[in-house]
Amino acid sequence: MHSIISGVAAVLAGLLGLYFVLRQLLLLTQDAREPPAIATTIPFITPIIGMARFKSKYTVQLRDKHHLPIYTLRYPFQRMYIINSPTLISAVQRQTKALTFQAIEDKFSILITDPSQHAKAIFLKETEQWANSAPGHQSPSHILYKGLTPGPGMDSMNRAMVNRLETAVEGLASALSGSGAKKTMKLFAWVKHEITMATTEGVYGPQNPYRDPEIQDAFWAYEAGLGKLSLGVVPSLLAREAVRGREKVASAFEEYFAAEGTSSSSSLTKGRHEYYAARGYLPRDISKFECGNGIAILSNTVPTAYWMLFHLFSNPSALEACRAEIQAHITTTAHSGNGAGVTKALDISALKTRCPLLLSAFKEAMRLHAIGVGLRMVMTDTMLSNRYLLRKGALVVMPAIVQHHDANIWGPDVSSYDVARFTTTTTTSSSASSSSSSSFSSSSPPAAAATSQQQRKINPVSFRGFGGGATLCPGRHFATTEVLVFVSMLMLRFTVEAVGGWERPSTEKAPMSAVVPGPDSDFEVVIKRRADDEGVQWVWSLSGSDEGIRVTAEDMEGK
Ligand code: HEM
Repeated sequence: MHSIISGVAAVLAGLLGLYFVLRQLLLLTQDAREPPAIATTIPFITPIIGMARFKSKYTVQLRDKHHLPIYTLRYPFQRMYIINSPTLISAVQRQTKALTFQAIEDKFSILITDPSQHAKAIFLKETEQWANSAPGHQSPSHILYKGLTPGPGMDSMNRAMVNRLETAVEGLASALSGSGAKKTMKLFAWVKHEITMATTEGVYGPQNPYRDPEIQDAFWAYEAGLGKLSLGVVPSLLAREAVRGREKVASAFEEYFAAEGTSSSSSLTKGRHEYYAARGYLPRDISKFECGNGIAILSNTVPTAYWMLFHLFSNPSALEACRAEIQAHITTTAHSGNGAGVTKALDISALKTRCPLLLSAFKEAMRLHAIGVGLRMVMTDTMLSNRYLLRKGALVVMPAIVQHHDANIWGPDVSSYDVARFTTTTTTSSSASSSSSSSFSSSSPPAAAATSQQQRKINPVSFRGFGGGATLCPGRHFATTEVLVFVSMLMLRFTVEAVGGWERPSTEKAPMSAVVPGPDSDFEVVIKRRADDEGVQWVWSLSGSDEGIRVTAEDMEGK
């Protein structure tokens, strides 16, 4: 008995000693000019437990507990600066060389695409050259995606994407002709298939490898294993399905490039292929990178389309208001004689620029569901806003969930879907001093901070659906057009009812790396054609889309 007690006492004394050593280590290595270190109850361990237990919600909890504009989380051998203040986010976004995403992106890309040593060497040389180039020089990822800038290239990519959506919706309408016709299907699975097809038709053209259902399945198996792949620990064992999926998709792309699929593809795919070929990458590596590109083009577009549909079809008044707004832009022509009926024509440009409620419905779905963490690596010791020391090697984290779920920004109804939210808010300049770090306001109760919807001024940086700064999503115009067109086609032509009622699925199973987590489970819906759609011929045109859609702070400021 005595020996047990002294054994326990020795263990406790050891733990206490370890605690004091770790605490001293933390205090001695934390510069007073750095953002304050929090969650230090068990030094270096508490943040690991917090993130593992609460995932992305952990940063919301820490914001509400400590009310800091920026703070440090200390992990073993890694420090993270988490930013709550929109003004400090703007300051980070201005530091494109000292605080960069490229280094993180390269590591992640290598882990998930597994290129050859030859490719890795070129890859890292490109990044190094960019890091040493003059400010304003485009990063490799920007050059790779320049085909996404609004203009003629994007227009034809949009057209191919819209054609495919039209074919899918027309097929559904024909199958649902006649009174009482209905179709029951799983909502998420269906959205996933249609958005995968429309996106990849736009990006890859008529030789699109994703036309093969096996390639679609292989890609989604790969995507589901990204978390395991990014650990880099024996992926052939721990992420077997993902590796198998990647190899299959890469082989399909090898055939695609060999058959000159780029001769009829989007300028995005042509440009990417030319970029890689000019730098001496091998065909297998280029094909693996193209598989990885599926993550950028599909992983967030699918859940975003799903959530917008979910919120509109589960909310009859929001649905009716959006439908009415679109209907005001439709031209109806009646026919007589044999082909009696009507033609309805809609210029898709109207959806992008003249339907503020529809755009608000889209952004509100993203506000509620996008939780991506904007990441930067600190390349050199940097003073942020002349106030906070950010140390070389640390990570800067700007969690969208913190901005999107702050009642002080959006008001007390922050957790609800308000279809008109983005029509009734005005925006301040993205670097407005009214929300400077010193006046960061998460300590004031929501009711006090909230003004009426009409008066609330939002710093546009607080909408993080597409990230911001140097890593602002270059695919946002394409993705926004696609989701708006898809949802509009469905709203105008069908009714959708959830079997068993509209109950919002949880998203707990999504990995922390998800920008827009999809639902944990799928459910069935019943689709019927609207009575006023019988006999209607639809014409979807796309005129003058040179102009992008004003979705993010940068779009509003014309950057
Ligand atoms: C609704 C759909 C989409 C959402 C929510 C979304 C979201 C985002 C976000 C949040 C980022 C910033 C990541 C960061 O800063 O850490 C990003 C980056 C990026 N997105 Fe998207 N995206 C979508 C669709 C697309 C599409 C369709 C494409 C391509 C056709 C695309 C291509 C990219 C690329 C290449 C980057 C990296 C930019 C860089 O590193 O400089 N995205 N996206």
